[in-house]
Amino acid sequence: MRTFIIKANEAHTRADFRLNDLPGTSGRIDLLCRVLNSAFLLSHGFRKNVRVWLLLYGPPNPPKAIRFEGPKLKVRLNPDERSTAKLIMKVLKAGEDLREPGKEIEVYPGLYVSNRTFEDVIRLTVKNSALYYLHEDGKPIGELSFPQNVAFVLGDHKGLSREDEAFLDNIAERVSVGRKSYLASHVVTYVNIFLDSLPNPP
Ligand SMILES: C[S@@+](CC[C@H](N)C(=O)[O-])C[C@H]1O[C@@H](n2cnc3c(N)ncnc32)[C@H](O)[C@@H]1O
Repeated sequence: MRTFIIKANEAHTRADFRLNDLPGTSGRIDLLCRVLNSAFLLSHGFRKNVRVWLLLYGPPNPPKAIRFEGPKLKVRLNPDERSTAKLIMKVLKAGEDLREPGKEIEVYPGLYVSNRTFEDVIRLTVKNSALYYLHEDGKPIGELSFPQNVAFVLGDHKGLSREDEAFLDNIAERVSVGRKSYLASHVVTYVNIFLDSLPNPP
């Protein structure tokens, strides 16, 4: 199983944004849609062995955690950002009245919303996956060997905060796909294609 965890510092936690202006009104949910596209979509296909956690920390009710569980997912993800953003809107609406931190609602088969924090999700993930923090200065991805369950953490357009990085320091190995700073969605694409090329891909 491949897990991607992205912390979106400004992504709105209520469906109050405009689909016609995602970058300007949603706190960069457009970026999250592209990450989903890179994580799941193949040409005429869908990666069932992928899980994505979107951790939304923007206004007005952070945090909201949205989990896309590839093996169970029934909703169709299309390549365009607009339809994916519409789906995120529906999930946020379903989770609007959630109060309990540990409760997760299954909005559609394989698609969940909760008030879990970044730390909650990391703690949950390390129970059964090797954790990596995608970072420009990490160890080159080609020098690592990966087990069957892998999880990659990445930041949004602003990257992770110092506090988030300090939290990850002893539990996630830093991995780099190159020395330049790439778009989050491009990094996810690269990681997927790199893992596909391994003799025993996770
Ligand atoms: C657009 S970048 C963020 C750039 C931001 N200026 C920063 O300082 O982090 C989004 C995320 O992609 C990942 N990333 C970008 N370039 C990378 C690279 N060369 N290797 C591994 N991960 C990378 C990191 O997790 C980063 O937080």
